[in-house]
Amino acid sequence: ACCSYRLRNALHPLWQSPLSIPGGSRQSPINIQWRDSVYDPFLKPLKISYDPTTCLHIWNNGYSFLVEFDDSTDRSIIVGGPLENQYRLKQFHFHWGAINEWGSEHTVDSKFYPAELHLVHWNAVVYPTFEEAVMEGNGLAVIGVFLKLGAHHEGLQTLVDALPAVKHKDTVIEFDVFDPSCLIPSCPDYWTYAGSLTTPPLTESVTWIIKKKPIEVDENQLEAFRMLLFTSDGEEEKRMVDNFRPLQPLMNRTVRSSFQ
Ligand SMILES: COc1ccc(N2C[C@H](O)c3cc(S(N)(=O)=O)sc3S2(=O)=O)cc1
Ligand SMILES: [Zn+2]
Repeated sequence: ACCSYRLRNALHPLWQSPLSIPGGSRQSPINIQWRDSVYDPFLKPLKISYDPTTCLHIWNNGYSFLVEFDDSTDRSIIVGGPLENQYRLKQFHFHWGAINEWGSEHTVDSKFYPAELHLVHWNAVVYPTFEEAVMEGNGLAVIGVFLKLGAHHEGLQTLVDALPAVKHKDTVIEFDVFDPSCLIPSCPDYWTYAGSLTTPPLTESVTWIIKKKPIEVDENQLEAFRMLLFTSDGEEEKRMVDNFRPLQPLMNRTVRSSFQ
């Protein structure tokens, strides 16, 4: 199984990453086998407090669209859960498919969701800069939220309405008030495991916190993601779809759950 992962990584069109990260033992994403996850009664509830005015802009970085935040202070942070320190919100972005059958990076019992939200935070208590935190085992904490096809999502719509302005790679639009907690399910249940970035540099610095409950979005909202482009203005258009990394081997890891 391991070598097929390596082959898949090497062949996957989007992530022209090295065959595998030398010594990579905690790569992401993974399949979360619900029955193999271990309930940990010592896991605390995750506390999320975001200041909507720390929102800065939306930009298309050629992999996804990112909503970036002012992370020069502790105004937007998460604490608790599996984390030993508080972590500062830096950005959030999504991964999605060309069709609704796939698109998420993590899977649950081998089931794909049509999209997955990642809220990226870094450990500013221990590390002076984000760039340093990215290189350390406890440097980042990413909250993963699955998106499933269903009802219209009011909070997401303000984001969707801005996407045409960042259709091309390296375009940016000011986006000055947004509270991303509206995109996080109120159900407190989550899985957590030690993993990595799912895009280059693929560093093994992420404590993953994957929410058990998905949020619902409608077809038009998913289609709006698929109207974005990987390509810059003037280049031959390539639709931004299937921007997810292949599943990685679990190796010697346990996924813990905050719920029984
Ligand atoms: C070394 O310099 C840098 C290192 C990393 C990054 N990032 C951009 C990445 O695309 C990326 C992908 C993440 S995911 N899909 O949640 O695993 S999180 C993340 S990032 O914001 O850390 C920027 C500069
Ligand atoms: Zn991501």
